[in-house]
Amino acid sequence: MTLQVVRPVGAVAPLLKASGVSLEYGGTRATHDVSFDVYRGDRFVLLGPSGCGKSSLLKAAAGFLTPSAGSISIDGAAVTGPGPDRIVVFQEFDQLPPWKTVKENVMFPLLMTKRLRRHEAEERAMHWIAKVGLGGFENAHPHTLSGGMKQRVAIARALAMQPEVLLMDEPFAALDALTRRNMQEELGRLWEELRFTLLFVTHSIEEALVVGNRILLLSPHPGQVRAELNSHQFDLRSAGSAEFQAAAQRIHSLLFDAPVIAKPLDRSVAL
Ligand SMILES: Nc1ncnc2c1ncn2[C@@H]1O[C@H](COP(=O)(O)OP(=O)(O)OP(=O)(O)O)[C@@H](O)[C@H]1O
Repeated sequence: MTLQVVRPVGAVAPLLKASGVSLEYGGTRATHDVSFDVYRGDRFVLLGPSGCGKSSLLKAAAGFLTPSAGSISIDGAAVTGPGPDRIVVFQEFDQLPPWKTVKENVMFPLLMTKRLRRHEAEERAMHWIAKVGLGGFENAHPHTLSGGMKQRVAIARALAMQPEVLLMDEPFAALDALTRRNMQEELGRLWEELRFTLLFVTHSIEEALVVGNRILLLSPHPGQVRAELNSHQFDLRSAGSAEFQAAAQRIHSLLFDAPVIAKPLDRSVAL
């Protein structure tokens, strides 16, 4: 079996491009010289151990954090701050204002950015609430929902904005195993239908294989690129297979045993 980088056919330029990105907090370096390209329709996963700077890279792509070196661009334009073209779904359940109903939560960014008038925002919110399987819960408040339902609301709120890139920072990590699996399946189903571009952070090798079509492996702190691979052949149905287990094992070795690969062009690996 080989897992190699395969560029989407006909993709001429990446939608999101990170070039030599180093990120620092005070004197602490979180990532060093990280480069990657995300193409339209990719489900691109940043995978690495705790503290390797995955969330920091996602925050930089969102425009919340400015690189100390290197740059990030969307559609050729430098990212200089947050924008409605990049919406983040976080892990925390408290990302939804508790005083707003499900519908109000989904409508909020649409109204804030003045994208739609109230009745249009309401219509769009109802559409996305139904899409994530929460029809009937539009008037519920977040505290009455399960963790999985809250994450569905956050996904509906993000997709309703029709972002260029959906950014997800360990969105299912705080869920129980069964719900996490359901949410991975749900995300896959939504992607099959909508083909949005996803940048997804996880430290779970299995989740990376199930969710992503391409995976960037990052070394421990400070995060540097270890390798990049293509994983489009895996999904939840293949999760128990020998091939899947072998790929997971190989990724584990690459993450924890392999030396850091310095040259970006050398980093695609066969598993
Ligand atoms: N606000 C902050 N202030 C100072 N240091 C920070 C801050 N956020 C992150 N760091 C540091 O930057 C490094 C990378 O953190 P980051 O959260 O990006 O890693 P991560 O790979 O997402 O980890 P995890 O999987 O545990 O969330 C860590 O050493 C962390 O302590």
